[in-house]
Amino acid sequence: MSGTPTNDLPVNEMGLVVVGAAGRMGQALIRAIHTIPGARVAGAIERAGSPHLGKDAGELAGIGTIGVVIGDDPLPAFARADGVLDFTSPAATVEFAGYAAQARIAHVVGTTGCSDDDNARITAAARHATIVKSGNMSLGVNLLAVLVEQAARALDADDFDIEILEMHHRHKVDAPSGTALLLGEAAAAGRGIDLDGNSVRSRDGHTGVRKTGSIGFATLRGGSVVGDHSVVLAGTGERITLAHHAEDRAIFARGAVKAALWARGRKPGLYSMRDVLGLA
Ligand SMILES: NC(=O)C1=CN([C@@H]2O[C@H](COP(=O)(O)OP(=O)(O)OC[C@H]3O[C@@H](n4cnc5c(N)ncnc54)[C@H](OP(=O)(O)O)[C@@H]3O)[C@@H](O)[C@H]2O)C=CC1
Ligand SMILES: O=C(O)C1=N[C@H](C(=O)O)C[C@H](O)C1
Repeated sequence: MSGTPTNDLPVNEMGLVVVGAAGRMGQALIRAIHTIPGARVAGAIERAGSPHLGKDAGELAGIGTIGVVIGDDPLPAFARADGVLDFTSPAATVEFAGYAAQARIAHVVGTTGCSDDDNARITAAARHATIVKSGNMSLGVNLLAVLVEQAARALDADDFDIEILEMHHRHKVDAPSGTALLLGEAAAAGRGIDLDGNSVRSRDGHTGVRKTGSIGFATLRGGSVVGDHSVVLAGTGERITLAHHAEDRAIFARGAVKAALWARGRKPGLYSMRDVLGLA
C-alpha cells in the first residue's frame, strides 16, 4: 500500500520525504503522495521544537495512520529517500538543498519569497541535486504563463499595459506571490525585457504617470483564498484578462509529486515546472 514504509513495497516506488510536513502544503503533500501510484512517504520533517514532532504524518493530514512519524533530523531521512518535497521557508529550503545535494537526490522546491542570495545557493546545490523549483506547481498556472508570454509578445508595449493582480489567504508571508513573479517573468520574456529593471512592485502617493513598458504588481491578502492571479493587458478602449483561480492545494501537491517522479534519475541541475510539463 502506498505511504506505508514496510519491506514488501515494490522496489521501484519513489520514497519521498516531506519537509514542513505539518504545514498547509505539507499536509496536502502527504495526502497526494498517498494516492499517487509510484510514490510513497519515506519521511516527514518539521523543525526542532515543533509541537508536531512524534505525530504520525498521515494522522495529521487526515488520512489515518501511515506509520511515518514526524521527526526533526533531515539528513538521515534524506539518505534513505529518493526525493524531497519542500514547501517551507527560504532559509529552510537553502539548508535542505545542501542536504539533498549531499544525498544526491531529487529536491522539489515550492517555497516562494527566496532572495537572490537564496536562489544562488539553491543553484549551487543543483550541481549535485536534481532540483525542480517553481513558484507554482499547478498545470493551470504553468499553461497560463505560456499564454501570457504569447499575449505579451503579440501586443505592443506602446498599446497594451501589463498589470498582475494576486490575492491570497491572510497567513501568506511573502509578496508579490511566487506565481505573480512567474507570470511577470513570462510577460517580460514575451516583451523581450528584463523583469527586474521594468517591474513596479507597489504604488502609493503621487506616482506620476505610468511608465510605458513597465509591468505592475498589486497584492491583496485576506481570508482563506488559496490563490487567485490575473494578468491584465490594458489597451485604449479594450482590456484582456488572463486568470487562474486555485480552489484546492491538491493541485500544487499533485504537481510536486509529478515533478519528483519526473526528476528521478535525471541528471543534476535546476529545472522548472515548464520542463516537467513539456511546456518549455
Ligand atoms: N509553488 C507552489 O505551487 C506553492 C508554493 N507555496 C509556498 O510554500 C511555502 C509554504 O506554504 P504553506 O504550506 O502555506 O506554509 P505553512 O506555514 O503552513 O507551512 C510551512 C511549514 O514548514 C515548516 N518549516 C519552516 N522551517 C522549517 C525547517 N527549518 N525545518 C522543518 N520545517 C520547517 C513550518 O513550521 P513552523 O510553523 O514551525 O515554522 C510549517 O510547518 C510558502 O513559501 C508558499 O508560498 C504554497 C503553495 C503552493
Ligand atoms: O502561499 C501560498 O499559499 C501560495 N503560494 C504560491 C505563490 O506564492 O504564488 C503559490 C500559490 O499561489 C499559493
